[in-house]
Amino acid sequence: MVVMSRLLRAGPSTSPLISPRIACRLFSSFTSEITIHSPTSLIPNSINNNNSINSSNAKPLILRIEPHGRNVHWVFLGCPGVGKGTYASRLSKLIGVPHIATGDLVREELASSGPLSSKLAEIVNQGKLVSDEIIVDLLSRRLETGEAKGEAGFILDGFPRTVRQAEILEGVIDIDLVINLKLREEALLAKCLGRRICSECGGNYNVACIDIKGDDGSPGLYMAPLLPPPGCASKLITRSDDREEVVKERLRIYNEMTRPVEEFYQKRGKLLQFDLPGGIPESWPKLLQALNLDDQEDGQSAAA
Ligand SMILES: Nc1ncnc2c1ncn2[C@@H]1O[C@H](COP(=O)(O)OP(=O)(O)O)[C@@H](O)[C@H]1O
Repeated sequence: MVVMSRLLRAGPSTSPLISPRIACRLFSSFTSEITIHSPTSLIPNSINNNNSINSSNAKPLILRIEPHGRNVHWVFLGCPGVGKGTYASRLSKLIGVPHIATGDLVREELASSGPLSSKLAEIVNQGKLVSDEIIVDLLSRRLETGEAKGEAGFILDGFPRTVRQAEILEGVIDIDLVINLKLREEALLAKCLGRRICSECGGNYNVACIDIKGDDGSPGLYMAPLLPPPGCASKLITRSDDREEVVKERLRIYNEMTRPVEEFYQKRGKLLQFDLPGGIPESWPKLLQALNLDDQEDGQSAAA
């Protein structure tokens, strides 16, 4: 999918970035076995007046997921620290489609000490966004590698993050559903600062205990820490961009650059608004319910 970067260079955003004909030709091998749903067939009953779906009052989505999740082209949106990686990764295992996180692609590139490495380190450690060109190139290469391995479908996490990225994506593939995870602002900073990663297995944990008391009719919020198993406990590291001033800048940039992406998908009737009611044990079953999915192992794994 050298395609995306080639198309990205093709012209300013005032002209169509990608002609449907080119997109169709260039993506033909990638999409040949994929059933693409129109958004209306996917979400027939639950779109509200704002053209988005609210998980609290939505009827379950009618999803027609085919074997191995072939037709799934989903996107996770949400502020830093909200849990996009956690829920995208769980859904990807459940449905059997790859979870592709552009933040992970950036971190892999950083660790590779390739030509982009020092430039990326500077951007990421200031909490800024990498350019659309670089991120589209990283994503294109990841999709190409997956395609060569026979992957079909995906759950994207962290892309698109600008309207331009959304336009590029929309021009080449029909996204079925965009899940916008939402959490109270007070919890986001604490969740980022509490995040820990096992340097050996890559497992994600969180040592923060969020306990916001409800007042004046607003509900409280409790999120238990997600502690590592004993084998990982001595190998935990913190992401270099999970420092307070950097997290605040990431939140500011999310509001400025990525909030408009929510509107972009809302206008197209693809946005599922999902308010996280608490930690994984409370939120995972509710998310599955909103997506009309079933997790047979849910009872044992909700806290994992
Ligand atoms: N789609 C994107 N566009 C631009 N920069 C990105 C994108 N995805 C990831 N990045 C870069 O990688 C960093 C880490 O991304 P991610 O792990 O998704 O963080 P977050 O916890 O802020 O959601 C971002 O702060 C940004 O610098």
